[in-house]
Amino acid sequence: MAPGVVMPRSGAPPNEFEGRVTIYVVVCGIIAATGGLMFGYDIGISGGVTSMDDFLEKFFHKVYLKKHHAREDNYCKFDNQGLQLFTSSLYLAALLTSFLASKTCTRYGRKPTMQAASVFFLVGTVLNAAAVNLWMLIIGRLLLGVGVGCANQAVPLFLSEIAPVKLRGALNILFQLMVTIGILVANLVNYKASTIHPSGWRLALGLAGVPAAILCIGSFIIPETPTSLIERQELDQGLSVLKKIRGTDNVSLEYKEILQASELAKEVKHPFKNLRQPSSRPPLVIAVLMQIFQQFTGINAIMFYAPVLFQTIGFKNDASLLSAVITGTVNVLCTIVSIVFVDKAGRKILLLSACILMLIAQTTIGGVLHANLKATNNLNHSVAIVVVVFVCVFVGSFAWSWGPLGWLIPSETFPLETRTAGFSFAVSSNMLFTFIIAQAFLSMMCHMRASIFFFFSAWIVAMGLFVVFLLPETKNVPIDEMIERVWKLHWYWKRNNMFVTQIDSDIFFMQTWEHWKNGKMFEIIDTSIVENCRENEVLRCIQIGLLCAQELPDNRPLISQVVLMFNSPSMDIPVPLKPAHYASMREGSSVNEDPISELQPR
Ligand SMILES: OC[C@H]1O[C@](O)(CO)[C@@H](O)[C@@H]1O
Repeated sequence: MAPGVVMPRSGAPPNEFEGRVTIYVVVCGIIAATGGLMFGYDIGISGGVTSMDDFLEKFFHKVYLKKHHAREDNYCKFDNQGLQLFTSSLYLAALLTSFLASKTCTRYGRKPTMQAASVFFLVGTVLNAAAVNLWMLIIGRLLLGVGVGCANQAVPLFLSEIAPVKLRGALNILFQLMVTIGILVANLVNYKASTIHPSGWRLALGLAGVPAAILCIGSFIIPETPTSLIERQELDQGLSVLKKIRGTDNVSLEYKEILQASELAKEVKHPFKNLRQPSSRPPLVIAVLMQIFQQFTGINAIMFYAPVLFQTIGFKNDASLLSAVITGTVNVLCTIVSIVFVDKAGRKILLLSACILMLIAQTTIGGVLHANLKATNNLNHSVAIVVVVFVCVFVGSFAWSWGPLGWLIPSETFPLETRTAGFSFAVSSNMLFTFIIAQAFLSMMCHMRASIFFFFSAWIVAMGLFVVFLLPETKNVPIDEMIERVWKLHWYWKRNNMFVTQIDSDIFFMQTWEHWKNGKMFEIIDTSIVENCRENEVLRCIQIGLLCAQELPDNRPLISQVVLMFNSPSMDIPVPLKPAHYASMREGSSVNEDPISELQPR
């Protein structure tokens, strides 16, 4: 192989898998994406409900009194930990559940995890709609959170795995599109429910059952993903689903690729432990950073509390909800923009353009509020309109970028062996930071006042730098070829031998073994291994292969031990060797010694 030329593992040229975009794959994608509808409905509904008088009077009497106390500071009207806990408890439960859901995704599949999501969600909804005290409300929210944790783990993975490579971005974004539709529907429901007294809030919370019911029924129609089937040894079924979703019988290359990925994944007994290996670091760091950044744009300060925020700046109850409906509509429309462009323009350009616009929007909102909104005076009408317009600019640019790509990028950048475990970190980080914002925003607004928007602006600058320097482009890269085609080539992430992984060493040693068996002299077969390392350790690994193959009389068991050694997930790769081994092996005097036992994991 020419130096530096790295072939995908299946040997297939990138992007050349057979198959078209079938109606079946699109329908399955839409059904699965209703998991996003549940999530979105929840995000949108809590803001509206927590600003409804009937609800506040029943459960948060103090806030109700404060809200109607004319002299109360505008920025602090809604600052109440209990009220914030109502919103945020869901995310706490989702955070913890996502780790569990990662295991059910691997062991039982993506589909049953989605089914579990819908059941938890339905039970939570019933408790919420029937709540007679705060505890019923909170427990209901926790169960909704369990549902969201399962759905947010399973759905994006499902979408990325069934998608044909050229449409992976678009199909994955269906999830976020459903999130935004859920938010919009919730805003509309809030708008109507706020006029129904005294139980409009029950209707608002109870309607969350609709998307859960759709997902529950729909999940019986969709198949399990081929990847998950193959990973769980249901090879025939995996192959037949693959043929069905690709609309062709000619899927052998893609099948082989998934099979290889799952063979390697099988070696990994502890995917969470494996995430600690250097080769998992880049997708993990990026997955977590994407979530922190997504939430510190300040999006949920607006999504959860839009009606509250608009009331803060002086809109009446109805007008506030109406403004939330406007921003919700912008959110949906701009997510569609993302679906259209993500696989053409690529991920980075969407993220960067959004950073620029969001920065302008946040600083303008902060400036306008700072100059015009005093503690007890509302904004005058035209200034309030300016704020709404910039909120729309902010929400729109978020919607074509950090919103959808926050899910897409982590779902496509991990290798199969750590995909569900790695993705669960993305989901849980998203939930954690959503929780933090939900819990802290109203208090932050009370203390920081308009400066809170400058706080978010500073984060947006950091995000822009992250995109420019650290985020690789993953457009049109097959999902199981990220290591070779993305990480190994990135100026920063390729450093420190991070990608001399067990995959490399497996291939390397297998090739070496084949050559040896066929009586050929050893030669360096994959020069990319040598090229991608900067430290001597990798060369030392290659030397082991050489020594074993050439100098030991009974080389087979030793080679298999070496392969084993490289497969061991508990060991960092490359494995540090003691120089004494070289000598003893070279002299051929220690064939019966077990060199592996002397090797210590780093
Ligand atoms: O559309 C906005 C919504 O999208 C998310 O970022 C999820 O991807 C939510 O946290 C936010 O409320």
